[in-house]
Amino acid sequence: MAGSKPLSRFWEWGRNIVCVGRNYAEHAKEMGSALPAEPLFFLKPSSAYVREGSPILRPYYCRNLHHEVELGVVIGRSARAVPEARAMEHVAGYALCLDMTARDTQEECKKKGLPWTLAKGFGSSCPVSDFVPKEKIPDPHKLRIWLKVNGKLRQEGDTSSMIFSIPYLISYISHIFTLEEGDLILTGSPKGVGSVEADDEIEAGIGDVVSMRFRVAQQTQGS
Ligand SMILES: O=C([O-])CC(=O)C(=O)O
Ligand SMILES: [Mg+2]
Repeated sequence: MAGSKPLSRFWEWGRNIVCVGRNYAEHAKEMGSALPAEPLFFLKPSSAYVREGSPILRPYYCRNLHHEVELGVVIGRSARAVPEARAMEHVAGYALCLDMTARDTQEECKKKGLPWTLAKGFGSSCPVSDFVPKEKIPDPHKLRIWLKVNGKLRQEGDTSSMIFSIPYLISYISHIFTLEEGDLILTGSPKGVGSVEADDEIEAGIGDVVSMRFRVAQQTQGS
């Protein structure tokens, strides 16, 4: 417990949001990216979380806001240099997440060799579902994650297609920095990413285990 907050409200803890990129071959392909030999990862600030009831804001500098539906892994116990075989002991549960991406900004960052923070780390770039305890998901590599925009299916992926498995990712990251209780790992997006506009409605879920719904709104400069 961080203070009086239960882990089931991990988004209130202010801990790390670690995102893995290019973890599904078909998404790497649609982005024109090579398959990674080692996990590619980046961070979002903990103030990027947004919960149902509040809108996803398209940043004022973005003309092409993309959805990426991803399985989130919630860390339940501090992990430092853990072997892959013991990595799942550090998982408390799961959540469905969106890695909202200012795709035009990301393209500019890629061209200039700059970090992706502006493209991936803006306020409301991490919509998150309710917490799903580990016991409810016997095998996290056998899940269908899906996303609809205005009722139309845009993304559907099976977590069995991840290039790097959840224990591999936890072990790999834990050798670089300590993963703490309340941290969240976004495990990468399957194919089908695409644009959303102000007033669009995004609905996404993990099979029929959990789902969530968000409206998109335009951020005005200065707000
Ligand atoms: O922006 C990207 O395509 C990288 C990424 O986050 C993902 O693959 O989920
Ligand atoms: Mg992503």
